[in-house]
Amino acid sequence: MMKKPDLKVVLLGDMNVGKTSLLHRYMERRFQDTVSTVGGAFYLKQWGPYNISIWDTAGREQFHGLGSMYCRSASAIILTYDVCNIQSLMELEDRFLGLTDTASDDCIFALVGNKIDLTDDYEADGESDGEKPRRGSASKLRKQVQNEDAIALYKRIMKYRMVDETHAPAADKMCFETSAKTGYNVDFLFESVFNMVIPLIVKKKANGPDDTVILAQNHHEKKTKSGCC
Ligand SMILES: Nc1nc2c(ncn2[C@@H]2O[C@H](COP(=O)(O)OP(=O)(O)OP(=O)(O)O)[C@@H](O)[C@H]2O)c(=O)[nH]1
Ligand SMILES: [Mg+2]
Repeated sequence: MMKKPDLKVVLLGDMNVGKTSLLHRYMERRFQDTVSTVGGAFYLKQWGPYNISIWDTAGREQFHGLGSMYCRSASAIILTYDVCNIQSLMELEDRFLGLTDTASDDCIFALVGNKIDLTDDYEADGESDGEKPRRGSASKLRKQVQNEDAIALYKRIMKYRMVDETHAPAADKMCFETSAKTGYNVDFLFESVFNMVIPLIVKKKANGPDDTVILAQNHHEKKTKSGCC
């Protein structure tokens, strides 16, 4: 028996950036070979009393038309790029952002730079678990996208969505760097997103009464003021 999901989270981004790998890592706790996604697929995640559906979409151009359908009434969209591929960040703005028009008005956005394990940056951060980093490792790639690039894009996304920046979560909190391969920051990413969207469901579920409470509070405040002056 499948319960109706309370909210939807959607992963978007170019092919090969690691959307499927991130979702596997989070849900199945491992990194395994993937095949390029056809269409889309979803997982259900129980988070406290809530059911969250997490949608994995295909980055390949031929499936592009499906994107806005997957985003319909989404509560959160995880825009994923590859830190070693600047083009994959540019594609988010050029090709994927427009697909999010169908998302919920209060949709939360996260920007995720995946494959951080491939870069020198990762070694420098001492993520090798006490092991000595291999010095001058030839296998390491140059990091093409810096966190500041992602933060700048995040701010442009908020403009595009016409969200007042003072009401949106801070840009640096919404830009993540991950490795689906090692698991670095993967739980943190999904859990941060879930924790941010839960208040939105709570608000939605209590829609009518919520307004009443706000009115009552305002009223109370006024009363108190007039009482003491
Ligand atoms: N080194 C490294 N490789 C990764 C990482 N994440 C994914 N990969 C590899 O990158 C390739 C693409 O990963 P996928 O998860 O299939 O990418 P995708 O975004 O789902 O691609 P589409 O389904 O075509 O849109 C695979 O060979 C993965 O093994 C990572 O964090 N580090
Ligand atoms: Mg995939």
